[in-house]
Amino acid sequence: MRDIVETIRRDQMELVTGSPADILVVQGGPGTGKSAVGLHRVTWLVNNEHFRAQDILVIGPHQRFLDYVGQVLPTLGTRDVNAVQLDRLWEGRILGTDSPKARLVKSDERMAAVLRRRVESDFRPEALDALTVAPSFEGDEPAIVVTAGSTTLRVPKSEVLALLDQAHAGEGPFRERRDRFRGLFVDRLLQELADIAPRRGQAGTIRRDLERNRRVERLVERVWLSPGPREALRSLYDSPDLLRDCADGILDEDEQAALLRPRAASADADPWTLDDQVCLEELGVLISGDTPPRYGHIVIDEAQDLTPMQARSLQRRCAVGGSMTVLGDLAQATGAHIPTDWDQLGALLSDHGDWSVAQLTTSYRVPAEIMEFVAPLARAVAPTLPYPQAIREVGADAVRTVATEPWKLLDDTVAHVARLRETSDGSTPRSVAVIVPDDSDWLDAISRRIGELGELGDTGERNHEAVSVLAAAQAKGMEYDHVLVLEPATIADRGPAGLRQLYVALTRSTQSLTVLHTAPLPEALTGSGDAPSPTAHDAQPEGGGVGSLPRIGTDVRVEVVARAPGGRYKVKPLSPVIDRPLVLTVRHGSVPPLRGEKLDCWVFANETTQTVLTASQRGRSPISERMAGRYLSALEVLGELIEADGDVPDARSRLSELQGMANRILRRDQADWVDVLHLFGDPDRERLGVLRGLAATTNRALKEGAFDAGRLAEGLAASGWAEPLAEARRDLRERFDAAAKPDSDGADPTALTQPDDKEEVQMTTADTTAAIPVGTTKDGLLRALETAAGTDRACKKHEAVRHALKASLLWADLQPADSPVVDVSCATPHGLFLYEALGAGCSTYADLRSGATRLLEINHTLPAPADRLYLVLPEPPAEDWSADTIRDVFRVDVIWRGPAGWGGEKAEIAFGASGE
Ligand SMILES: Nc1ncnc2c1ncn2[C@@H]1O[C@H](COP(=O)(O)OP(=O)(O)OP(=O)(O)O)[C@@H](O)[C@H]1O
Repeated sequence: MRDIVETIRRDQMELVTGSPADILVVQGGPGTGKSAVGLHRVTWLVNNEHFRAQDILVIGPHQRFLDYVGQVLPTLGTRDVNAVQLDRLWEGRILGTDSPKARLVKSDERMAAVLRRRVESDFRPEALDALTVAPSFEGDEPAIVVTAGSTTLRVPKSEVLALLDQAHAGEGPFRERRDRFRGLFVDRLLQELADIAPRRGQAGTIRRDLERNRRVERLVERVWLSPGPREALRSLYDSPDLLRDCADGILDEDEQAALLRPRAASADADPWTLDDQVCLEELGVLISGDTPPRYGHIVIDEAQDLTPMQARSLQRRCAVGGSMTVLGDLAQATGAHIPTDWDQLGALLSDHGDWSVAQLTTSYRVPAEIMEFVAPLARAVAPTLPYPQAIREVGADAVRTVATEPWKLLDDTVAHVARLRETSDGSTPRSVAVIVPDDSDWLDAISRRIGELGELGDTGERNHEAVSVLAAAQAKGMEYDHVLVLEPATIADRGPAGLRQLYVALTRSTQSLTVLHTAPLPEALTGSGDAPSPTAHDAQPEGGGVGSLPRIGTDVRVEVVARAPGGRYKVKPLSPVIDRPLVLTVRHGSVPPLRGEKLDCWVFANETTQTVLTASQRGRSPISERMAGRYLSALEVLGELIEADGDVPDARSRLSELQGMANRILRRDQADWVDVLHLFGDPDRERLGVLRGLAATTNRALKEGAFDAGRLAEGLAASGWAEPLAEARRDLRERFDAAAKPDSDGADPTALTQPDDKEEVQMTTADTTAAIPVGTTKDGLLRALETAAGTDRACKKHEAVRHALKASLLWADLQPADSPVVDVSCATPHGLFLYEALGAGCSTYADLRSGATRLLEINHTLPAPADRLYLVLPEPPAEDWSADTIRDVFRVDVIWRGPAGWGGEKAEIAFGASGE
């Protein structure tokens, strides 16, 4: 962020220097200077001695934002201001995450009322009955009896009840009122004692004795329980009856069910979530009056994401007579509660006192060209908010949308990053950010590749220029010169706030925006169709085709009618008739269809207002036998974990595979995604998100040693996935059991039905002949591969490297083998390895890619797939990056023969080393 003192505009200046007396909400679109105003206001408040720096608290969304504050405030001359990330504001470790439904309930303002009732439920005057003694004479009352030394003191029950009521109705936290009751009761006992034994001892000593008297203690403990905040919340969550009592008339049954959670062995082991921590603070206030530190002025950035319970808690941190500057943009709200105005948060932050809203409407960050590109999306997410006017134009090149293929995404990203870094003039550093969908594997893969790009030094002097790779959820509040957004459709699909998350991601740059996508751009961005409701976006038919939505994967013959926005074509159905608007999406680089042309295509996606078709066959491959083994193993893992209490081999990789199955449907990026969708029973995207979340949470629990079979069983039942997973297993088994019958293709069914035995099958093949894969009935493919191998083997370099490889394997005490199709195969202690040699001059990326494809085909002809696949080159690859790409994309490793021996990452593993 730049210092804006010289260019600050009047509307901003008024906010910086506005009265620090109450709660000021600053609403403004992306880049309108809200954060800048907030930080300048801090400096102004300190310089004009309204507050000391240490009495000001700045709250931001994440650590990157705080780093930013840490840099900017000192440049404005202000130090010692407290700055904290919102979710670190509450004490206690965050050990779990809530389901969206539970989050919504826990963070709702109504939860405060439930918690209040929970605390008050520990006041139990009715327990007095069990502690009273019967009247000792006629006309007497039941009474509470306490013995003090040799004296028996009786206080009538009605009087004790009156004392209880008096203390309970008083002011103060729960425990303070409880202590007050104890004091009142002891006073009453002292009075009784004075009546019957007026000359007894010193009042002070007797009072202390009575306060500690066992009967007095027992009475207080029975009628006025006093658990701490954690126990109060645990008992609320794990007791349906108590929850019903406390939430009756406040939360409906579904909402109550969302809160239920069994307690762990100890309170420390309970999976406390962020929203639990907020509730615990609320309970602490109710029970003991523990209040967090207070500040004279609080600046809250990205305040639109505050939950109502968090807003209550922040109000608590504001000193009497204190004030707040609340910065936010309703259009960028991505929290559990999505506000449509500031009324609720304003009221909660000001404790129903004074608050006002001011607007900023000029975008200083985002160029006009980008604002124009994003405008349809802004209209879709916040139709009533004013859309900011950009202050600058930067030229037609500011926005690029680039369609690509899934397998090229990584390379294209790296190439675009290199291009964007090149735009630097060499003296001014340029910041570049790559924003990827949350929870995607791309974050690591891209960071690694970009890290290597820097290490290789291919941009010389400019290596210091920062390239950030971040998940969409991390993009809030950030600013970069150039931004590359990957797969906007996936970002938009991430839950009800997906479109807003995308809006945030697309508005981070000051210079240029590049959008790289393999799936069609979301219609809310291209402006086609009506503004969708965020939750209905890209709805899919449940149960495979209810209502009027055609089932994904259905064949349709269409006639092209006209071009549509976003590189699509309007088409009309010829057969079958589909009663909703149809658009055809055409992959980048393919021949555009002509008006009137008749095409065979299939249903790719159902968007809110239209159905998207494609003619590309990618995505429609049936699940291969090889993948079926992996899928089956993944489909079984949750059940096995429950049965074996977590002791399941390869559980974590199988859970990742399960997560990957859901991902491939959500991303529509793998050859068999449509078949996997059908295998799962055509769930909608939300249900897929639930499955993915369940697999991820279980994986995390195993990693952290916090696995709990009971909790998983409940989670699986609650997710509604138990039956669809069982059905998918049955379906897959039936398909491949049939395929495995001797006359089908001779495949070994054990590879499918007992995936864990795979290694055993291979390890018994350690003799020379058995290591050579036997033939299959895939004759056509086999013949083609044989011919290709024969041609390759005519090349001397090819043969030299192939024999060098075999020699090295023999030196490593292994037994290589070959066949007319397989260049080299070898049973190693780590499973069966397959090697494909490339010949002279075959070292470009294109050569590697076709070699890797061939190797996958060869692997496909084997009865059981190999454990590792290698391309073996006679020289290093022509491009430094290609070996990594081949590994990332095809899971094929590359090694090469150099003057000093074998090269390639961890080449020793290719010769049987463990790689440890
Ligand atoms: N008056 C101004 N003159 C020049 N630059 C300005 C002015 N006001 C703000 N800026 C710059 O505009 C950019 C965006 O400002 P800032 O990050 O405060 O916006 P924001 O409203 O918080 O955005 P977002 O909601 O997207 O997080 C920053 O680089 C800031 O320095």
